[in-house]
Amino acid sequence: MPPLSRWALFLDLDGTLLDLCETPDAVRPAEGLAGTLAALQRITLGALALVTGRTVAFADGLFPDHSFTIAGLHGAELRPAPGLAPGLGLPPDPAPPASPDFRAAREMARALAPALPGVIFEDKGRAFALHYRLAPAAQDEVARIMQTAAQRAGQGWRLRAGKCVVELCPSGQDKGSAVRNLMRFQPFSDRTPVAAGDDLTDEAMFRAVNALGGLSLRVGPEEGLRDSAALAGIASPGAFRSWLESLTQGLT
Ligand SMILES: O=P(O)(O)OC[C@H]1O[C@H](O[C@H]2O[C@H](CO)[C@@H](O)[C@H](O)[C@H]2O)[C@H](O)[C@@H](O)[C@@H]1O
Repeated sequence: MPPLSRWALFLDLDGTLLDLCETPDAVRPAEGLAGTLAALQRITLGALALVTGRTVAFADGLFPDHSFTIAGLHGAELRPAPGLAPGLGLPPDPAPPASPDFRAAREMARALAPALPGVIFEDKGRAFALHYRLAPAAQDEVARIMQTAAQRAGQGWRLRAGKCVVELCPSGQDKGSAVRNLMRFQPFSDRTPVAAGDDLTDEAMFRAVNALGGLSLRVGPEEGLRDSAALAGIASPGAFRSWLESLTQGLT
């Protein structure tokens, strides 16, 4: 691997930089994480992006004193950090506005969630999710509701399954296309991409980075690597944060 200063970093949030929590709104960055990310952003001359299923607005709100490049909604949104080219990496096929059919599907899921104790509805504007972490027995019913919602929403949207969650999201992009879009532009281009993630939706990012000759890291128990495109593993978000911090030692 080249030195850290020549890396382009693509980092997932939930389950990778952030410890998983029982509810979507409970996540908080661990102490020191914002500083570590800011140091990595400086060392790589801005070639660091958060690549997440969250909205850009939510991810931004986690780090109020910083401004990172953020690919949100699984690649459907892109907000370059200040000082980078305004059009950098913008998705060629941006997320559609919430159509009347999409809004009807969203309201149907919102209305049905309270009948399933423990199931949480998450509204992300041009995406929504049903979470069953607190109600594992509701998994099949959640899948059924979301399949009905996807049919109702029609073209332009697709289901994505994640950890105890099913989401309906814009269909045009994924985390792999987000990486490829960013890698076409400075300061990302001509660097070695390094991606880290923990979930099914991160697999597209792993495949994209592998194809570009980079390093893909799966955060989580070692057995998960068997079914993953990731080239290497790190046991937990805490271990991953410590590793990132160790990379910056003596370089800032
Ligand atoms: O791409 P990511 O940054 O990993 O985001 C993926 C989804 O993460 C969130 O859900 C997950 O984290 C929650 C908080 O720890 C957890 O309660 C849930 O079970 C996980 O699936 C988020 O709520 C979703 O919007 C993201 O798409």
